[in-house]
Amino acid sequence: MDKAAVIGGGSWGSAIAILLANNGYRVSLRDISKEQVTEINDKRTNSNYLPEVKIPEAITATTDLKEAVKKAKLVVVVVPSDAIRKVAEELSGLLAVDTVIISATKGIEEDSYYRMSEVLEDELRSELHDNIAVLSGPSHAEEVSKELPTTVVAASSSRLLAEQIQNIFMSDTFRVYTNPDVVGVELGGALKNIIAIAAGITDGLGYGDNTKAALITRGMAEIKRLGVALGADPMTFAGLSGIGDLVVTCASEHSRNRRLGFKIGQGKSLDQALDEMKMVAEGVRTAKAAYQLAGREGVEVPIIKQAYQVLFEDKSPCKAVNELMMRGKKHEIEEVVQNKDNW
Ligand SMILES: NC(=O)c1ccc[n+]([C@@H]2O[C@H](COP(=O)([O-])OP(=O)(O)OC[C@H]3O[C@@H](n4cnc5c(N)ncnc54)[C@H](O)[C@@H]3O)[C@@H](O)[C@H]2O)c1
Ligand SMILES: O=P(O)(O)OC[C@H](O)CO
Repeated sequence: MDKAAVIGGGSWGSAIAILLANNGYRVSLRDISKEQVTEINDKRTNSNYLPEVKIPEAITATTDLKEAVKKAKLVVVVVPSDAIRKVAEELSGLLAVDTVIISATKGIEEDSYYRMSEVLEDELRSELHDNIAVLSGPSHAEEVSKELPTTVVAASSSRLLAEQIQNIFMSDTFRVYTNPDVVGVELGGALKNIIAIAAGITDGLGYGDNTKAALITRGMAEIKRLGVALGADPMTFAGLSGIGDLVVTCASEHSRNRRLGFKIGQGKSLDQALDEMKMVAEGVRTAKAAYQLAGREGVEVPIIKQAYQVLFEDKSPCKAVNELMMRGKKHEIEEVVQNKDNW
């Protein structure tokens, strides 16, 4: 039985560990919380992050990173984005050269604006760089852990590596596609969290389904514009890690980003809303990075800008929506207009 290590034993880390255990791996699940590790090993539950789910016997939790990755063929990094650099730094000397390394974290690093796989590359020694890949897509842990049908994408510039990851994770309830566009897959997964916060805000304000459809559609236009400026293939955003993940995160009762936005729409401050969250809402950090990145690239991102101002500049959510509605008149899709003669 091959060994896999999962670094980060929160909701998504635990769900990934369950997927791997169900696919025949012996899994070492590493978390920094001693209480969580003890609960998983003694009670086979992770009540704060994945209640109602039984953790299989093939999973052993540990706080010891070295122990977790020892002899592991596969290491999945699934910690919050602000912890990934430290984890990668600690991992660098511990991994064998043929270890497959997967980032399942969704975010953009503050200040460097690195994608998560770029942070891994930056910290892991160079002979490991070709082994780094990304797993992303519409995949709420609560549903994956209950084996509800889910589809995701394995992204790597190496087709062989992407297909290896496809083989590792595929099951009759977890379908994995491959995609060579690592930039697009990672940016789709990170940027949709900002739009999901905005969708939560409009839900909190009591606005309706039309408003949400507008946010999803125009939010995707922004994700695509910024993504393409950063080197993504625009077609990727029509896929699972693009529109797929955007729709699920804006609509799902499970989404932490949407939930955080809802609290803000109901009048809470960002600090109050964050205090009430047990789990990470990556869209907060990503909103800052994406707003600054868009400024650097000269890309227009009106929804991301309003989300940033509501989160960090104390702007009222109602005023933000009003400013979006009252922007100058636009064509819907510039490329369509350009393709029409004499229009
Ligand atoms: N929850 C989901 O459904 C889901 C699905 C897809 C992707 N993601 C992404 O996965 C990432 C992790 O999210 P999550 O939902 O599991 O978060 P979470 O808030 O549920 O759990 C985070 C876990 O990471 C642990 N942790 C923090 N620093 C650590 C470190 N240095 N080493 C080991 N563990 C550490 C915490 O103790 C906690 O158990 C995020 O980027 C998120 O966007 C989440
Ligand atoms: O619960 P959220 O908002 O962090 O979203 C989780 C996943 O990214 C959904 O695919």
